[in-house]
Amino acid sequence: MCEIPLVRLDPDVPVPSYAHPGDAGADLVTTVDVTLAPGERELVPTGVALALPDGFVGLVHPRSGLAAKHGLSIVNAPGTVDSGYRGEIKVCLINLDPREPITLRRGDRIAQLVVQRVERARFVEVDSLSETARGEGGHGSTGGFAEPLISAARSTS
Ligand SMILES: O=c1ccn([C@H]2C[C@H](O)[C@@H](COP(=O)(O)OP(=O)(O)OP(=O)(O)O)O2)c(=O)[nH]1
Ligand SMILES: [Mg+2]
Repeated sequence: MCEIPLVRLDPDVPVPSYAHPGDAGADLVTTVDVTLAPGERELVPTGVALALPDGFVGLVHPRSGLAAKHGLSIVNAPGTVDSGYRGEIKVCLINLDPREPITLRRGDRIAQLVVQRVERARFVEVDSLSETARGEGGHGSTGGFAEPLISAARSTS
């Protein structure tokens, strides 16, 4: 377990914590009340700033319950918090529900921070790349909705 120095920019904000042993994400809260109309987005402050150790990244993920129940997501999911960043963590929330506004109150848990080790790469220019089974196939090269992998005859409701 790595230790991450944290500064509370808002004295009322809880230190991010994991809800259960084994959880990957520590919950982040909003320090402001905010209402998002359908389709609206807003950059929301969380009241915390971190000093992630070199070699680590913080990924700001949506919470699945708010996504499933209300359509709340994060525009740039997952947001990338660099180890050199010392500013307040902010979350670019978006209401993807087509009809209902979403109201969030100060202190509501709006996102979860996943801390991961990260590799830094050195990009080395070459004349050609090694061959693989996939090759240049991408963006649907293996098929899409037209070729379901479960036969229609057995799908019952
Ligand atoms: O959800 C997020 C994503 C990013 N950040 C902060 C930390 C991160 O280190 C910094 C820059 O993020 P990113 O590199 O994704 O944004 P950019 O648009 O490339 O900005 P910059 O030019 O500052 O790198 O913004 C957050 O607070 N929340
Ligand atoms: Mg950047």
